[in-house]
Amino acid sequence: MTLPLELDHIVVRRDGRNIVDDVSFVVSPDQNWLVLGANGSGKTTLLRVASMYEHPTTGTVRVLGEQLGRTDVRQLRRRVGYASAALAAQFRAELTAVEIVMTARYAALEPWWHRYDDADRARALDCLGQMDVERFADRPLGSLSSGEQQRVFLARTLMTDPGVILLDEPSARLDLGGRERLVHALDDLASNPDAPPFVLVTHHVDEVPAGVSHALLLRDGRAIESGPIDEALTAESLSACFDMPINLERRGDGRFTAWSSH
Ligand SMILES: Nc1ncnc2c1ncn2[C@@H]1O[C@H](COP(=O)(O)OP(=O)(O)OP(=O)(O)O)[C@@H](O)[C@H]1O
Repeated sequence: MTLPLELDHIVVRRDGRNIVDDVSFVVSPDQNWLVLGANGSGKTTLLRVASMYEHPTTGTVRVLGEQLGRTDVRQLRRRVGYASAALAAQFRAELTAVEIVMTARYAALEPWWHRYDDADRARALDCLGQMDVERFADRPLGSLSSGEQQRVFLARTLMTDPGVILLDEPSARLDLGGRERLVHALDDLASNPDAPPFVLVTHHVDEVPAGVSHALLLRDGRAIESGPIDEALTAESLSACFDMPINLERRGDGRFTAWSSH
């Protein structure tokens, strides 16, 4: 079985500090992961390593069975759906929504770097439709609201039928309705046996879709819990993660609520 993602003893050292400190996790095809942690705990860095935009100082990264350092990263990146604020910021505001989605085909930032055909455009329109933003297909990115832009970048992650989807705080700029639509879209992915697994980075447990099966909790770059979500995500582990007493409830619909009481 080819594993979508294998991170083995990953260390990322910057300015004399391990900002990711010996983290391992393996995503199987039938799993969807939550990566949770406070600001600065290393979530974005870990996802940048998984998406092959950053090399670890030590440790081994395998994506879709291929080992980073022994494969053509540009080819492999095309098979990974990745969305993050930093990636989104690299696109020109003049590009239209459909152009942005199409660039995923070559993991590119500019449509003129490659040739696209009618089938690419149709595929991109379909992806925009899945995120309910097909009507903005020909609008420049800069004319869309931040939430609309966010959905365009989520649509971009679907373009290549990726083997794994990596989402770094995908609901950061969405309003409540947008966030809930996103959660439902991720639940649809989670319940579709043909859909790729996803890794969702967030600091908010209330936006964790019910279909997420596993959780990795980070604190100061270290994994403090990792495994099936009902074992890894508890009031105790959350309290340790955020360094304050936190209550956690899992509702009947599978969604979580967390709060601290004084
Ligand atoms: N290039 C770098 N050089 C030095 N320190 C860095 C570098 N990149 C990140 N850091 C630091 O590493 C830590 C982890 O950063 P990272 O962005 O991975 O955290 P995060 O968990 O995603 O945070 P947030 O929830 O705030 O987005 C932070 O303290 C950050 O300041």
